[in-house]
Amino acid sequence: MRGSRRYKHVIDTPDPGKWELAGYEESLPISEKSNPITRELDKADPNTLVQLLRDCDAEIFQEEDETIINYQRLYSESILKTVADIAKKVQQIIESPEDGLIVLSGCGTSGRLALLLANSFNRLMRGLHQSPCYSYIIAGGDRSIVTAQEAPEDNPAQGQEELQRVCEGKKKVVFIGISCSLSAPFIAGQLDYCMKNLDVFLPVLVGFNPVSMSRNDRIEGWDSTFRQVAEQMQNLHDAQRAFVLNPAVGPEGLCGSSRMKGGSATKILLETLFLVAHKASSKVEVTEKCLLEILRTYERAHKVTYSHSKKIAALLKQSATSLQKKGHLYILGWGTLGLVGIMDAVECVPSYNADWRDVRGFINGGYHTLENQEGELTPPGAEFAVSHEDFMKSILPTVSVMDTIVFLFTLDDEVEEVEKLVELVKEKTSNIHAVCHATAGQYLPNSTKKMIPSPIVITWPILFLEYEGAFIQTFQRELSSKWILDTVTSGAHVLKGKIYRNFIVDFTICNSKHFQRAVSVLQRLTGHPHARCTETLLQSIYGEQTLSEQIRNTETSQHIRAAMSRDKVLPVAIVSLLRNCSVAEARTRLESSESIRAAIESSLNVPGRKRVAESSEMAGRSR
Ligand SMILES: O=P(O)(O)OC[C@@]1(O)O[C@H](CO)[C@@H](O)[C@@H]1O
Repeated sequence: MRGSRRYKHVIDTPDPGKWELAGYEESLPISEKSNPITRELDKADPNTLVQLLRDCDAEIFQEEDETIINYQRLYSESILKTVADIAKKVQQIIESPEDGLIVLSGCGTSGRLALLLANSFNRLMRGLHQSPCYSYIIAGGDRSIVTAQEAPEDNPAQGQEELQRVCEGKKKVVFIGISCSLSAPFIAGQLDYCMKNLDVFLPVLVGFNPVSMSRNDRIEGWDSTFRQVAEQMQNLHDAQRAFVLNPAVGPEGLCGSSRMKGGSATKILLETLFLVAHKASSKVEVTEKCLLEILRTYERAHKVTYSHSKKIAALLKQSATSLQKKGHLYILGWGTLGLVGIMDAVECVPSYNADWRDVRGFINGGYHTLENQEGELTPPGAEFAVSHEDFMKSILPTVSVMDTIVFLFTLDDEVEEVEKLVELVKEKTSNIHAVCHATAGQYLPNSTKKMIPSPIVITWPILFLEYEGAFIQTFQRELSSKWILDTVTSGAHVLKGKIYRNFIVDFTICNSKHFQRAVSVLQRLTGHPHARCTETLLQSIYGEQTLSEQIRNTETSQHIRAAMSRDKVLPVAIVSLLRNCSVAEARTRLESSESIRAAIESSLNVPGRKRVAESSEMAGRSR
């Protein structure tokens, strides 16, 4: 199917991007390319920021263009067919759940989405008096749901152990390994295990790069690369012994930040797949039309969400002001929207090297509402306190005029509860915002309107659908909230000066993907070759200008451990390379600069500096 012939778009998708042309940042996978749409993101005001990120999100729905590189997209015939084929396998498990299981697994946001989706579809099954048969795995275990734990992503053996534990005693398992960037060793290990046990497992790889662009570097302590595993999977695809589901959705608005479009596309694809599998089990034939109908509702959600762009921009601006003044952004969510808030908050830590206290999410009912396998997490620590009660006990007394609070709920939730909390928070700060989802005919009570000056009220049309279909409304609201929060937290960090053009220039180097990305950003911003960039990155990590042989010969995992105990590793390396100065001098310059972006900008403008390095097309070529 070529959508443009048979499919009419709900939203305006941008013209096919320059990133699709042969040769554009050739050596980089789509998920790591810099998106031409957001090239000047760092100079944008809040309204423009929202528009640019909106356009990037719209690329999820863009169709395959035969005139340029033939990437398969969400609406491509091959993708729709793969979704339908996998749905049939899922259907078999749903119909005889006794010995079967559907396992979703991922790292970071992908793992949190695995939890969200597994819970949604178990709920759907319980409502039909069927035995729930979905389970999730998140790298690092349940503590990774509410805190950033990026290191376990590098461990394929741990992935396999977890998979064996979850699937013990099961005779048929559909395993869905999510790695948006087709890179996580944790997932590679699990897929490899499945392929060695095909009598029990049907492995599915979900991500948003072509297999030929999946990660191909050595995995420490293991004998295959991610690409070798992905290629093996692809070889089994035609015989339906394994599946690779990997439409291109375009580069992220912020380079490499796969929590954004990657996460949203994961949600869209897998919810569609499971919904049709459940429909099929109630004897509704899975047709292309039925898949398209569901996908179209997500496209509509994009349009509806971004029709509130002005108010989203106001929330973004307020959040940025809070973060700039060393205040906080607190997101108080109800039901699954609480998890969406936590998901967004937690990712600020590795993505922008934020302090874990800067942006935090809270959910009514805490772990009970999260429905995670391990329940209340122990030992309890401030980072693991996620309920509204926790917020009232430990955060509310410290809330000040510097902080911004966002309430995230639907009009089906207990609005009086929301009002009670708003009342308490109002005594501390007037920076109160709300994202509220309503169904046509429902209105925000006047009492709430009086308390929250400019709420984002998103009204969704009534959907007259059968039981499974009714879940679509919840899925739309979750995605819509995710889009808003992704835009707000990303935009706020742009305004905080953590981004240069569309490169995040201060992220935590906490796993091998981040280490490689740091080297790649250095190459792209400074134009220096791979070896020199790696050397400077190591100088910055160890704080030494002269690197010992021992350091040079150490495994990357050791460098990552060292990097995690140092601040501003990447910015120091960037400034050092741009100014050709020592890492110590670069650090001093950064410390006296108003923001990281400002320090980079002034280093680029040093008289006599060649500007050739700034061409993004040079990216990664010098390896
Ligand atoms: O393996 P994936 O799905 O590509 O991403 C894994 C990850 O490292 O990247 C994301 C952010 O870029 C995080 O949410 C997550 O921890």
